Amino acid sequence: MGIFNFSQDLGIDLGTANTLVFVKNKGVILREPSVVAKNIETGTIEAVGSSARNMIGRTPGNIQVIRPMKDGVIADYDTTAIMMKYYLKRAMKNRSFFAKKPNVMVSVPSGITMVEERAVIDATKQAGAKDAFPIAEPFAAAIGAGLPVWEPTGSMIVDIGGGTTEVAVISLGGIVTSRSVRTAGNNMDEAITQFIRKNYNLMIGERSAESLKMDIGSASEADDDQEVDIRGRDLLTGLPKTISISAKEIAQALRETVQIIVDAVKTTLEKTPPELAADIMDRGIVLSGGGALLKHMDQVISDETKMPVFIAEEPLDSVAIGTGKSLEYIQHFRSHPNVFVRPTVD
Ligand SMILES: Nc1ncnc2c1ncn2[C@@H]1O[C@H](COP(=O)(O)OP(=O)(O)OP(=O)(O)O)[C@@H](O)[C@H]1O
Repeated sequence: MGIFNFSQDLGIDLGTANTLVFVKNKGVILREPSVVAKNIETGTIEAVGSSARNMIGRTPGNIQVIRPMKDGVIADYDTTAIMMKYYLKRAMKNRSFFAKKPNVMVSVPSGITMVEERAVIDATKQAGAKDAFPIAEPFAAAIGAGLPVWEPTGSMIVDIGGGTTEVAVISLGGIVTSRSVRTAGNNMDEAITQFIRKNYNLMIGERSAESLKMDIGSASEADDDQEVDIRGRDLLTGLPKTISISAKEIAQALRETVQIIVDAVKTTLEKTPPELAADIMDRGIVLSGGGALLKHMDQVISDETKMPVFIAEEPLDSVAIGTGKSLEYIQHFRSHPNVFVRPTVD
């Protein structure tokens, strides 16, 4: 390959909560929230990524903070393209003047429609890619988690992100059976917000709900009863107020969302051919995505399925690492588009 042919291909995990970029031979070089702040009067972009995220709930009337991805798919096409362009530019800032435009492997939920998939491909090209290759998120997560996806053995991955939970059984380079539910981390935050509003008449912000989940949240109620203070607006007086809330209450608030995720795992197992189910029994179920970090999530899934459950080494990076590693197989993806079987979507 001569210098004029040089191109540095990229892998992107375009997530509801976070966008990650993997550069070939370098690894994950960018991790930013999928958030853009826009001035609605002038139309200018005020901030992208973590600086935009810090503005959530704190903006004056002329600034709008946008999450352009919802439930794993593009909700606001133009803003997604702007955000991707900004990240691609940052990822490629040191590349050679002669470098060609990169090919980009970009993750999409397995339950995506053709129209939604087309939007991701177009937005990736608009952001500066030569060509864009969609890869099913659970497939990328499994590769990123180091599962033997190309072997004749069953591997089960459960990727719990911000907008979607993807469950898939993979063997011989293909998804054998899968389920994609639009219930994940964001729903947990909403459940916490609603629980506190209903029981304490207190309105808390989106980021406070997420912090509560990360700090004391648990998938199981049988836990030590830690308490923390939380600030919000009293719905009766309209004034700021601080209350104390226990880990047990947060676990109660999360119960229903956790159950939907567990049920998605169980339904997928029920549809798994016996040989592959036996492989999964031997090797265990692997969890990835930020939701895998919810306390006791692994234990609850293990108790309910009677299977061993492990958390991927870098759960938040698994999909991005997988998109990056799969750049090696770009020819395979090109010539075997059927490597992804479209699953049932809820
Ligand atoms: N320690 C933690 N405990 C519980 N949840 C966590 C933790 N860390 C991160 N999360 C949650 O993980 C989610 C983000 O995960 P991730 O970055 O894998 O999602 P995504 O890829 O952006 O979303 P999707 O795959 O749905 O498009 C957020 O809801 C976040 O609150």
